[in-house]
Amino acid sequence: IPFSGVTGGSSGIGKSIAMECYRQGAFITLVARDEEKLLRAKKDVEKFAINDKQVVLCVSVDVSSDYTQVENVIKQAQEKLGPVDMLVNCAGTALAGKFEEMEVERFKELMELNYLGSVYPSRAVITTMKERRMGRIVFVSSQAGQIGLFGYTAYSPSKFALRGLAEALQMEMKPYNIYVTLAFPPDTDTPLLAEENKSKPLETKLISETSGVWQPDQVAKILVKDAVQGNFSSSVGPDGYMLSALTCGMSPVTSITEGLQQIVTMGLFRTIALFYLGSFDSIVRRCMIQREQSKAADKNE
Ligand SMILES: NC(=O)C1=CN([C@@H]2O[C@H](COP(=O)(O)OP(=O)(O)OC[C@H]3O[C@@H](n4cnc5c(N)ncnc54)[C@H](OP(=O)(O)O)[C@@H]3O)[C@@H](O)[C@H]2O)C=CC1
Ligand SMILES: CCCCCCCCCCCCCCCC(=O)[C@@H](N)CO
Repeated sequence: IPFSGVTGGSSGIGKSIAMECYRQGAFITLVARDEEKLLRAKKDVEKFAINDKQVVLCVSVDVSSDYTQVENVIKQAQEKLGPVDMLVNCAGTALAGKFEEMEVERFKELMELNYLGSVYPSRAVITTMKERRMGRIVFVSSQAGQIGLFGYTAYSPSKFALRGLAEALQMEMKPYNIYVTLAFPPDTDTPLLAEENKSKPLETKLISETSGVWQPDQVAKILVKDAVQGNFSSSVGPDGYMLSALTCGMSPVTSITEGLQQIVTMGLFRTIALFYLGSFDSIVRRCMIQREQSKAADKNE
């Protein structure tokens, strides 16, 4: 992949994706808001250069607020470095909390950043990709974009939305040799996860522990490999693999092997999933009982 644009490229998973692409010889444009963070990330990415022609360009823009602005900065970047071969939509954020405690504005904010913030950059590069009859578009969803989980009433829908977008866009783009990848990372050790953990309900923590915490460079390596190969779905770890096979629905299939694996494993994975669901329900029930007991104890004091 000669030229990659990575939104959210100044931190966490996006930064690791940029490093991985750079390590493979790509030119990079990092897109995010904070300019200082962008410059620091640029220096980190440049350490992975494999030849002296490679460059990292930084673009400061809010991907979710104004389409015209997003279109303009992408146009400028393409004038400098040529057409984008791969766009990775990784800018996003997460919030965990109980439905009734979540401020209503948050639902809109997450939808705007995680969903529209992926629509706008994609819309801005797609015409050129179609003309060139090549390209890759990556959407970074989440395992919480495959299952609705306690604490993620605002976050999960914004990640589920990416699935509808990715499936519809892939069907439109396939004849033009453009491949869409939808990635479903598990909890990943980034500044965002640290921030999120400060206010995460205990239930969400206990349920998420199922698939563990991964390092951003592990997630990035798998994601870039899947995107380069043109795989529709990209998952991490054994739980990620099971979830993706189980929730494949009518999503496009990339290889005969993948299709056969889905057919053969689906019944088994549904069986395993029912046990997981049972254990998640019991986590939720135990946490509720514990909360009520400590509330009652507080009253008695
Ligand atoms: N960490 C995790 O556990 C998981 C994360 N994900 C998803 O991966 C993606 C990246 O997460 P992670 O690396 O952890 O997050 P980080 O907070 O570490 O990085 C987020 C990046 O997005 C940028 N960004 C945020 N808002 C905007 C905006 N409005 N316009 C442009 N850029 C923006 C940030 O820069 P700046 O603030 O300067 O704009 C930063 O570069 C998110 O979509 C997240 O939902 C999915 C599964 C698990
Ligand atoms: C066969 C069935 C297998 C079932 C396995 C179930 C595993 C559930 C774990 C869900 C983890 C959710 C991580 C969300 C990460 C995220 O997006 C936020 N951390 C963002 O910051």
